[in-house]
Amino acid sequence: MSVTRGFYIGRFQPYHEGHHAMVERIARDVDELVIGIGSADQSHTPHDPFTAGERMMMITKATQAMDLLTYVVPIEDLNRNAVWVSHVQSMSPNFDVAYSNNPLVVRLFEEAGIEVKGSQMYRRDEFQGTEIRQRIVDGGDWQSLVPPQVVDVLHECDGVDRLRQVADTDDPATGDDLPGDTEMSDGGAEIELSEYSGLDASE
Ligand SMILES: Nc1ncnc2c1ncn2[C@@H]1O[C@H](COP(=O)(O)OP(=O)(O)OP(=O)(O)O)[C@@H](O)[C@H]1O
Ligand SMILES: NC(=O)c1ccc[n+]([C@@H]2O[C@H](COP(=O)(O)O)[C@@H](O)[C@H]2O)c1
Repeated sequence: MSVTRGFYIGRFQPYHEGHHAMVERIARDVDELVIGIGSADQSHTPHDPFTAGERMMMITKATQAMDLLTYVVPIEDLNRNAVWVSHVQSMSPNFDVAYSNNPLVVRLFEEAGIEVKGSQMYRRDEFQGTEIRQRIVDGGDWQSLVPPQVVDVLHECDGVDRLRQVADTDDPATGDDLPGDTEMSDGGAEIELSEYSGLDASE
């Protein structure tokens, strides 16, 4: 019996209910799903506060109860978009179809001859990493926007304190911005190809 295997990549900073709704939607189409943790080499910044290992825990625990075999694979960034799909393929179990709503990712997969499917955006005003990280920094309600297992992982890794600290990187001596104290640039509300460099826009 042949198995249909999908591939879904994101930064998952953190894994939230919008991602989870997309995984639930994908689960209707495929027998197995590879979830690629993009920018796996990034952590401890306002844009990418959590390590690849912490994000693996969020996703593994949040998807555990689903009737879907999932493989979580960290994918480091590569400063060469033209060979990025080959890099992904070298790190992932083989897959038949990729899932993304990121226009650059869609384009790179399609140029490599791989079928790509998108999904609707679920409650994008709230189910958005940028919004959730801001609420964590501000002390707002972020817990209702992520699966409960993600709340547990953030507690375990002291993620709230870490994000608040790295988001507050003004040099206390001079008041000057320190390296890494950059605005999050994508805002996430609309997806435009020009908004995605493929790498952290703050770099
Ligand atoms: N609410 C949502 N509904 C459906 N898909 C989503 C939603 N939020 C993100 N996605 C998609 O999931 C993939 C991974 O997204 P990503 O990890 O960058 O989350 P994000 O919420 O867009 O984060 P950030 O605001 O930090 O950029 C992308 O294809 C993205 O478009
Ligand atoms: N050249 C590259 O390294 C390259 C290209 C396209 C996407 N990516 C990564 O894929 C992931 C895409 O996820 P998002 O849809 O969450 O942005 C990101 O981590 C992004 O950095 C990397």
